[in-house]
Amino acid sequence: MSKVDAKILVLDDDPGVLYTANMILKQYFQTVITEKDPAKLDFLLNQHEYDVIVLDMNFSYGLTGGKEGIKLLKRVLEKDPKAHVLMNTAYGDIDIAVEAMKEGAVDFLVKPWPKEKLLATVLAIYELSKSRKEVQELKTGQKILMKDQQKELSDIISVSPVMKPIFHTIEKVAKTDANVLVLGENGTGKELVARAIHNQSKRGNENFIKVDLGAISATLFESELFGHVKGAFTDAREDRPGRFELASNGTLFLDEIGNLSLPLQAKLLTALQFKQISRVGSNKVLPLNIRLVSATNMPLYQMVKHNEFRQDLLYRMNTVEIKLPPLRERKEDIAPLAKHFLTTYTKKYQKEKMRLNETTLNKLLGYSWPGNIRELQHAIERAVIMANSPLLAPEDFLLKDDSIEGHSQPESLNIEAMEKTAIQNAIRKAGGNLTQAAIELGFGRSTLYRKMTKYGL
Ligand SMILES: Nc1ncnc2c1ncn2[C@@H]1O[C@H](COP(=O)(O)OP(=O)(O)OP(=O)(O)O)[C@@H](O)[C@H]1O
Repeated sequence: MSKVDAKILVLDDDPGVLYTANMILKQYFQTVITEKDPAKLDFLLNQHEYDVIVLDMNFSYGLTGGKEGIKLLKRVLEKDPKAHVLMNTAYGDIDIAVEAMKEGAVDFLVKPWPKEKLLATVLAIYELSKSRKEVQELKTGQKILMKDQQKELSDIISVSPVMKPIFHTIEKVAKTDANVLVLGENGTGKELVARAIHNQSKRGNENFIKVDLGAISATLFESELFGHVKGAFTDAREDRPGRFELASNGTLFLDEIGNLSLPLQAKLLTALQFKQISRVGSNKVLPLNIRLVSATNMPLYQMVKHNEFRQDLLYRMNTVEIKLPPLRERKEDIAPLAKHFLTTYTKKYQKEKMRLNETTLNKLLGYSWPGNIRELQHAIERAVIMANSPLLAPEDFLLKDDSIEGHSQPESLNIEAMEKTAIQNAIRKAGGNLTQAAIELGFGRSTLYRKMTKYGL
């Protein structure tokens, strides 16, 4: 039988105990170190990291009460807070053994122990220490991975002068804990800005948790945001933290805040006002320590006027406001962004280096990009996949027929075709703002959504 690759330390002033423990454990573990002098503890701890430490409660002859054991246990945990210590105690020491557990020992054994009992206990502790190490490694790996992703995402590319004040604001606000509201059309980089604020803040090493409020149903809202305890409702099979808790000490990014219904706005406001939450089904109050960044493409101020959005909630969120201009108002950014996405996607699809010829760049500059940077990103990705030559031609870009130069829509007397054209024009005129477009068309917002789905817009 091959031995387990683990190091076990046994510290006991009874040579008989050391001899027996060594005999039993060395059959299963690769390294077993025994020591009878507690003064050597520091030296031994400096030499190796042990998977399990078996520690006697009483060292000096005649001394009972376990004071020495507790002192040594504290010393071990001071040097290595993750150490797994098994206390070795005499029958009368049970109370003090329990105290040792409270101090951080993993388990205790009562002397004299049968051989199987020692082995089984040390093996169980070894397995526990192994799995805890694995979890720790996974967590560290995940953190590094998240950090890498965040780093990549926080690369905001822009040369446009209209973006300069925005960069200054990001830099200034990142140093504070102020709540930030990011406004802008779809695809203008609101999430990117939120991540940049997080990464540049002192919370940068903690979690950045995004909640897409447009995608959360009213029934799931509380449990998603505040968490729940086991049995709180039929599907709650275990305790689960909510996004607020996960964002603790970090940043909570509430995307599509304008899509939140009034009753849910009230629930969110309460949590933000009192800076505390309780998991669904629990009375325990958990304090909140989060930086809040919210974003929307909806006209929040107009919605406040129409009683569609709570003014008090808006004031909680907009301590600092950042308004991102659409891509058509920062055309200088089109070329560097296109270059950036070309590099990303030629790498991703393992294509040779590609570039745009002048006519192609002019085509991109002349287009209004209603979907903003995300649309440009997708257009470049598609072109990289489909192009036959590394010099991208205008035909490689299939842009929607709505360039600023304005290809006029073909006239049609078909009612549905006319309605579709009217909706497209209204959305364009409102700069992608659907509430405004709905007002312009004389529809309710939900009617507009329904018609957009019908016409595949
Ligand atoms: N300045 C920029 N530099 C590089 N990439 C950018 C920039 N702005 C946006 N992007 C990229 O464009 C895409 C859309 O950006 P993002 O998701 O941040 O926009 P958004 O405004 O949050 O969109 P939505 O309103 O649809 O949620 C992302 O892939 C993002 O990385």
